[in-house]
Amino acid sequence: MPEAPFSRGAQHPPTAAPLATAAAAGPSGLLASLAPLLAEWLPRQRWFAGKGRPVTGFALVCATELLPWATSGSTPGLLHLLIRAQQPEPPGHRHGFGCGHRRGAAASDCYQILLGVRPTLPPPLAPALVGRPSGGPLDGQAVYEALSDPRLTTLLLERLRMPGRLGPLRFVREPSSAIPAALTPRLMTAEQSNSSVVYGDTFVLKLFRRVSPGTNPDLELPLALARTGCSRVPAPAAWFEAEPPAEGTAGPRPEPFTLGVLQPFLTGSRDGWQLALDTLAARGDFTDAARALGRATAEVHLAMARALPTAVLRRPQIEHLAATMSERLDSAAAAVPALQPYRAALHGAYGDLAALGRAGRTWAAQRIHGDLHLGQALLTWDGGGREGGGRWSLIDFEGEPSRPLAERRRPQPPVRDIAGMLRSFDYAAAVGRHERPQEWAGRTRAAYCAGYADASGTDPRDEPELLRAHETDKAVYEVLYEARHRPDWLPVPMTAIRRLANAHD
Ligand SMILES: Nc1ncnc2c1ncn2[C@@H]1O[C@H](COP(=O)(O)OP(=O)(O)O)[C@@H](O)[C@H]1O
Ligand SMILES: O=P(O)(O)O[C@H]1O[C@H](CO)[C@@H](O[C@H]2O[C@H](CO)[C@@H](O)[C@H](O)[C@H]2O)[C@H](O)[C@H]1O
Repeated sequence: MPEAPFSRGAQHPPTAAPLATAAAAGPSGLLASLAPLLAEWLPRQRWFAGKGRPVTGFALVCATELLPWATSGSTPGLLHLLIRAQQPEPPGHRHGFGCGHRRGAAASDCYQILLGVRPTLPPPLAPALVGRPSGGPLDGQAVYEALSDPRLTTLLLERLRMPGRLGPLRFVREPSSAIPAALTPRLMTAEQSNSSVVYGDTFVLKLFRRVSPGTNPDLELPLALARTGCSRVPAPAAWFEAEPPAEGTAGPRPEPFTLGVLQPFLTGSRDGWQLALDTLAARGDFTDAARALGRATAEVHLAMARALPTAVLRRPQIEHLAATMSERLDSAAAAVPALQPYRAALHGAYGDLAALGRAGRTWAAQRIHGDLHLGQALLTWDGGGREGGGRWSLIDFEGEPSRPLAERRRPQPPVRDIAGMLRSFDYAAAVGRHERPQEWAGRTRAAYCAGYADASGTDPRDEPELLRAHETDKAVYEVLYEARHRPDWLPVPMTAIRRLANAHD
């Protein structure tokens, strides 16, 4: 790939040395010096998607100096990087559960990395050290995870408060949003697919880690929902994106990459997963909360159908949907042999769906959340009785992170989200060790579906084939997800796989 531009950002503060060395070394010198450190550091990050496969090389997409670094003193520098990590393709990678590259091709995911640069690292930042490059423009400097440094995360907020361009980066602010200065930042420590910084318990900035060209649905959907007046989703206040140069000489310029979104922080909220586990531990009732969550889901679906394009799935699309689910099952079974004994029965669920399409059945499709589960629902206590003392909001509209962006942005049947949430009740009953997990999950799913019907007039249980095919597809996805990320949890979706397979015998 051609040399990526090394964009110079902010003006040098008086204490900063001019970047003569950086400019002279150029971006390839920078990458060469960082590559050995990143090869060691990147695979250890929670958000690194290519775990278990060697990193065979890096390519720099773009580098932007957000704050110049000094060769002495304590002023940190801030370097923004988009870097492709080259890896062999994962096994069982074919349709939709991977990163979208052709079979047999080397996979290369693009990651957003923010590096702090200081001559010496103060002790509180020691755990954030990435390493000290030898050679290149950062020779001998301490290079570290910038999001751990409040001085640098404060600078990011300042950038978002003042819209404008900086090299390939573009900072945008929603005109109606008021973002105060000097909010104290803290990096969230929750297990995440991305990274988030909370500012003064007022805003949260989510920085996408694995990025691709095109607007991320986690910006697109909340923005569209906010503009229709839907208050179930925190409205983006500001965001930033990159417009990197075209890769190769003749290629078209890629669409901008969405890099981060700032949205209001729902102070004091609790996520549905924790709430369900606490309720299970206390042997309490979750059905009122589930019914309210069903209503909230339906409201968000109705608003998305109003705000964004919809479609009708007819025979060809339904057959294609069933075929895609079948291919995903085969691909997952190739990677996780425990699925093999259930393949034939599970394929039956997809066959039933295709048969309905052939018989002339149609379904509405629209933009959906795409990865709805209890962890994506936040309950904020409002003291009132409207939803049993709390109000549900939905977050994280990225969709299933492993699916290609184009696929995640396509209209789909809303039952996909409902199936995701139903699978989550099953997870909660298992992880919360209810003595009769199926009974608890059954009660909770009935309440959720009833709540959905209250608000939308459509009860998902009235379309059993459609629902079962989507629950099966989700459980198959979860088997692969757990095998890759949390092998100890594999029995949870495998129990559902056995049940779904038996239901079809
Ligand atoms: N607007 C918000 N208000 C309060 N907490 C939030 C908000 N957005 C996210 N969170 C918290 O951050 C966690 C991670 O956010 P999420 O968008 O799911 O990130 P990821 O895609 O990295 O998993 C959530 O589980 C939730 O606890
Ligand atoms: O939250 P993410 O967007 O990162 O979603 C991924 O991770 C989820 C786990 O954190 C995973 O969800 C699965 O486990 C949940 C319990 O931890 C459970 O409630 C969900 O039903 C189950 O799917 C999700 O699938 C994955 O995409």
